[in-house]
Amino acid sequence: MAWAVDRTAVLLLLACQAVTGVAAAVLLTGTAKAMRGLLGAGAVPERLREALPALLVVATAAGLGRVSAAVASYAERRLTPQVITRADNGLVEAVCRVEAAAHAAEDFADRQEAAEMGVTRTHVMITDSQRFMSALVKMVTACGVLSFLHPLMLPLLILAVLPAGAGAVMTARVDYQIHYANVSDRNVRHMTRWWATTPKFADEVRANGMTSYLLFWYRSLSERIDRRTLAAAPRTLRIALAGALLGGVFLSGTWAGLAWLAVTGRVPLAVAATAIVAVQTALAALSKVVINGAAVFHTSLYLTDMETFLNDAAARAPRRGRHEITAPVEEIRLDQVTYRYPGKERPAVEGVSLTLRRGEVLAVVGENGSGKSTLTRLITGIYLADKGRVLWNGHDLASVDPDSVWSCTGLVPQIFAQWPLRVRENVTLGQPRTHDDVPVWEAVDAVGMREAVEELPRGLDTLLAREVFGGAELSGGQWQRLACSRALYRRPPLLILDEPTSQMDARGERDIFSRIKGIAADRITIVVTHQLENTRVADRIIVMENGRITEQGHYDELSHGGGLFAELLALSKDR
Ligand SMILES: Nc1ncnc2c1ncn2[C@@H]1O[C@H](COP(=O)(O)OP(=O)(O)OP(=O)(O)O)[C@@H](O)[C@H]1O
Repeated sequence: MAWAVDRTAVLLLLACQAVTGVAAAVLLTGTAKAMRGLLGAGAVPERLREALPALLVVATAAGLGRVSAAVASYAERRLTPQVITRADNGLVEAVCRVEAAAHAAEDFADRQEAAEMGVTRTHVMITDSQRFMSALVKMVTACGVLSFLHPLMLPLLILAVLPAGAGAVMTARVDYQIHYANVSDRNVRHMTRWWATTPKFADEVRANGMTSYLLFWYRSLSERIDRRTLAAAPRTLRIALAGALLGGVFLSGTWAGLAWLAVTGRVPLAVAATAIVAVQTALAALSKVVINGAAVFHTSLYLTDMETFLNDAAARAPRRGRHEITAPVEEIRLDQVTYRYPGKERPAVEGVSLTLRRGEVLAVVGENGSGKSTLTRLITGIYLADKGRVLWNGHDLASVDPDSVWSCTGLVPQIFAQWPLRVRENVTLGQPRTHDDVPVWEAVDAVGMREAVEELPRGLDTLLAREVFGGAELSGGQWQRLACSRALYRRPPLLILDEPTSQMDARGERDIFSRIKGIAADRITIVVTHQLENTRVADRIIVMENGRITEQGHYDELSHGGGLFAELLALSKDR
């Protein structure tokens, strides 16, 4: 990722590591030379003079090491934000681009949460790998010098830090296991937090006495997460203690070995003095290699989750074909369409065949859960049919570029977004930016919102993001009108309104339906509604039961047909 975002910074970083390594090697050999001079025979000023060139080399190497460390830190700072942004954008884009059906797949949300951790950890990865690399370079040079001084020193030193290294890797594994075991609970806790604290549902939460319940769950989830984390503490303590004990024994062995070499005259005193510096340097570098290596390993576990998720998301991205749908859409035909949600036993839509032609208004009615909204998702290609085909102008949606389909649709879903944007963007979102307000006002007029918008402090420029940035707030019905105006503004060849007037007053409802009728000639219009009186505007009504179409016809036919429609109509009049 780093190579892809900023090659110069990566090369700079690598060059700095090389310079640091060379500087460390020069520093140690220079120290060895200086020691020989300083600890040799003769008067002190003489010895100093003799050691001076080596000391100057040591000072220059130290300076060079510092400068290259500073430049490396600059390169790291340049890389980090870019890599984080790339990882973060990659994840958001991957989630936005998958087939909508992927979200219904088991585990998807948990794996997404795990991948989020990978993004958060990306910045640590760069710092840790930078530190790991520089420690490694220093260690290699120090160890090289050390084994040059005496071959026995290096194996002893490695033994001294090995237990700590193994311990750090084992601890990283334990941490990751705990993290993974907590993924689901963290996800639910995150959602509970949002539901409990968002002002959007504050009325419902407070007036229905849900606060204590939500807080109880939030606390319980936190406690469960903590319990798992705390349960791992004794394990990590045992690992740390065993590491420290073994490391301590081997380290004592190293120092004892060095003392023995010096006392028995196997190495001269000057070399022993250099060896002390080299051991200290190598030990510090080795510890850093171990600590940062374990950190890199730890982070790589999370990054692997991220990578696995991104690969999975890429595999779930739509691969439908290149054919593009263009307006006008003369006909949409469903041929024996069946769709079952993952994990469900029964299909939500089963064996539906239907032909819609330009200029037609179709009303879809049926009891809750009968498959109406799922049918609209299949018609718009948000979901692809498991069996059967949905054909737009004769082209199967399974082989059509979905963006071209969605450029021809306008959808008001049952649960619509209240965008924290200006009124204007709430109408035009999804369409090219415009400075022409005439069509925006037309869409606002079409849903009877002109007066309400004109009364807002800044008209179309009023920000509707009270919770975040301030601005105005609309009523539920006004938001719904705005959602309708958004779909109408698109002037789509296929207009779908899923219970578009459920929050509107009678005038709003009448305005919308007369508008739908008024613009119906140019498009295919589908209205899903429980207000059966509204289906009078439709050229055809289909009644859905258990995912199937069980009746169809005009309002007058169905209201006297003795079927489910007539029954529901009678019930609504009987209320
Ligand atoms: N995202 C989903 N994941 C799993 N099952 C779903 C999903 N959405 C809907 N279903 C199921 O599919 C069936 C049909 O749901 P759908 O939303 O299409 O019904 P509907 O007729 O629009 O209902 P309503 O009148 O309540 O809006 C239901 O059994 C529902 O539980």
